[in-house]
Amino acid sequence: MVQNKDHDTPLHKAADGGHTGICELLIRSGTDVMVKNKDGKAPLDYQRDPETRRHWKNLDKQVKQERSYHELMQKSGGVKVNRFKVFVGGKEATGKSTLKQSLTKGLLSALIERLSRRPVSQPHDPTPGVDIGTFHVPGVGEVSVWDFAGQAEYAVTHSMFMDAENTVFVVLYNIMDNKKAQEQQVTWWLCFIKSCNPNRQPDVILVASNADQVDAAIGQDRAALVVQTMQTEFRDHLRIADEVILMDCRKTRTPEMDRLKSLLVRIGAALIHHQRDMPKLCAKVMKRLPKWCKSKTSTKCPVMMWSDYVKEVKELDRFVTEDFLKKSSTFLHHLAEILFITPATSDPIIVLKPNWLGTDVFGRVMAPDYFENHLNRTSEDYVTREELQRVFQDVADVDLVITLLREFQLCHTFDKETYIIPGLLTQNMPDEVWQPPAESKMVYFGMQIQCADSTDMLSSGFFPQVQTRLMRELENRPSLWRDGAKCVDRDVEGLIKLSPDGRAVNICVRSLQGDKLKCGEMLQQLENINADVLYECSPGTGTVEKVLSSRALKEHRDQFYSYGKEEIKQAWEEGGTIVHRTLAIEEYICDLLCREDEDPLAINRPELVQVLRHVEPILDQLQAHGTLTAEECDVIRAKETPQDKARKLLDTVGRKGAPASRDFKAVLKQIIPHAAEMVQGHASDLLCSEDEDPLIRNRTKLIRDLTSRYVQERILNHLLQHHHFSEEECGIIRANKTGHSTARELLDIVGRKGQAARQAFKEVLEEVSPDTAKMVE
Ligand SMILES: Nc1nc2c(ncn2[C@@H]2O[C@H](COP(=O)(O)OP(=O)(O)OP(=O)(O)O)[C@@H](O)[C@H]2O)c(=O)[nH]1
Repeated sequence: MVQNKDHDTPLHKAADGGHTGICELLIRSGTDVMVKNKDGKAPLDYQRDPETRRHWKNLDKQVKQERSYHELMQKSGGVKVNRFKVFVGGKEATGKSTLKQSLTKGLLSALIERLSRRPVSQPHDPTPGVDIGTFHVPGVGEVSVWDFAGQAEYAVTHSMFMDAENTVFVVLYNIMDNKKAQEQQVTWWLCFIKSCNPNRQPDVILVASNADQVDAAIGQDRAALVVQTMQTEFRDHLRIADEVILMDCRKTRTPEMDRLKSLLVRIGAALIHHQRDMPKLCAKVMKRLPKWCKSKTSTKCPVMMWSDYVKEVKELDRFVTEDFLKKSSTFLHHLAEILFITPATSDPIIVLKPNWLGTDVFGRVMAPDYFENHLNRTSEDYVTREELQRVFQDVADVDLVITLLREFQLCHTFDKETYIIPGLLTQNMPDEVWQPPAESKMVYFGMQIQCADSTDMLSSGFFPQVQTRLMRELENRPSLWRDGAKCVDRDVEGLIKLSPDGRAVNICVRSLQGDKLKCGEMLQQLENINADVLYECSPGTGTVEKVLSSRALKEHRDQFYSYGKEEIKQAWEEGGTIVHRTLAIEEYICDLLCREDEDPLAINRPELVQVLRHVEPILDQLQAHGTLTAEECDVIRAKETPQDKARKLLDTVGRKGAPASRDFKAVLKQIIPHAAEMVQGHASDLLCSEDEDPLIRNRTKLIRDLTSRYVQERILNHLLQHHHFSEEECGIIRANKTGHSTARELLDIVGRKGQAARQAFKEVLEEVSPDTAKMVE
């Protein structure tokens, strides 16, 4: 963490130089990814690849949690807690609450129910938010069961609880629904679970409800198909149990229920076996929570303020320091036992029952019926403080509600009287807010963040939170709609639009004055907000960044059209123009990229314009080399002022891609050497870090290609057999929980070996995955 005079840490330097492997090593060793240097930049700001950024953030979080855990254990010692959690998810009315009741029903009531032959159906009473309780499940033991509401509006807050450790996820679907609906619903929940659990492979049991409504054999076949399909789709991310469970959720004493229970026992035992001891103070606090709920808080609002909480904990341990208690509370928050909220402007708040926040607070905010005027709501239709007071009067003090909503980025106020809650917006963005302008000078740029594959999703909370951040961070108030946002900064306008299927977000910027640099600044700011929120609410979601076609944006086509970054890099190398596959239009690469660090001739452009006072000798040389044609040189000469000549020269060279930029740099080296330093004309500067090592240069793609366990095993066995890897190294690699982390470890270890090991790695890749082998050349 040592810093130089510019306040750079070694991690800043490594990240700036694109040394991804060294960065990984430093982060694993505990270097902070967020520490700022003199320019206000954190190491993370130097990493442009979103996948790697997210990986670094996750790693950083993991390392910090690990450190804090060890500190707690060292100071307070640990105890075993033999309890695991069962999360029950699935679309509305699939039988989640019914299953929970049947699971937890005691032997006696199950028998009475059976003997009395009473109708077991209950009317459907939707669960608002998350219903949590600790139950004794006969045949299983003490389990904390979390019943998640199936309605989409509540999903906004589900992600707060979804990454709890020691959890078995039960996902329900109705066997009576058609195959497509079943697959869509189950996929949605599995994507959601994956998106919240980046560092582990959670256990999932799929349960089909309504067995009583279908012929047993047909139902069994359908359910088996769902299990098989989902196992194939999510094999690298989730451990989906092989068992095909099709049941009548209303019944307790059935063979299917017994099978489900024994599965829970088996998975639960494995979780408890690997479960780490809990720091003693945390265990003591956890035990006291029900008592504090009863005696220290009102039943309607199980919230403690920091000073009361400290006082109570001091009764458990009178020597506890506030710092230690904060760390212990963060640990309990991580286990989702409490919510430990630390607002920037006030003391921490402790929510003793997390589901209270999910159900009574967020549940009400998200269910639009509580607020007036909910049809076609836009950001102009704010909620007043009085309205909030009315809606929450029987739950909590309005100031507390507002603090909580703001902490979870669910609302924003500009005047402390009116509140904008993006989750409530219902109106889609009207076409007229983004129309072609009269000015022809207008330039457009854009990028797209897209889900990487079918197992990824932008979770429901993502876009409303992006909108809250826009209101907080932009200088001018943005306009918001359900699926879009528009912002303005002087002559630059920005548009953020969610795709209709919710799987991509398009960000575009335009400038009336053709100001490319200002466009670049706004694009970067908007992209950072999107990337940060995505990390916070879906750290496990894989995304791909693309560049939007500027021409399609300018023509205001009804869809967004994009280019892959590799495609652009290749086109830049080959001459600077690119043809869109679907649109069959050609455009210049330099018209697509506006961020300073992406465009080699945009960096230092103002300085270059000043330095290139006499373009004549440069033009002669460039024409002699065939880089520029005589006509192009004439157009440049025809400009009136030296600055305009320089600008035209830079634009003309910039349009011709990497070869022309390299020639230009070489000519400058002879004529004005210090100007040559300002040109970053290497193609590899563009979009990707300049790294010699293919394992680093292609790391993201390699990781993606090497996530299959089968491929990994083939590689490990080969490297072991040829004595490049030891048993111990293979063990370290195999100990990783997910396919992605195993691939990363594998690449790290191969990367540290010599040429012979790399050659062997390439050989085995040529056998198992020839396309991947090309990337290590
Ligand atoms: N016949 C039959 N009815 C079922 C079965 N499972 C649930 N039901 C009925 O389906 C309706 C909805 O069940 P719930 O358990 O409330 O559904 P849920 O998934 O908790 O719904 P949300 O709380 O809205 O997410 C109730 O009327 C249940 O009695 C089943 O296996 N067979």
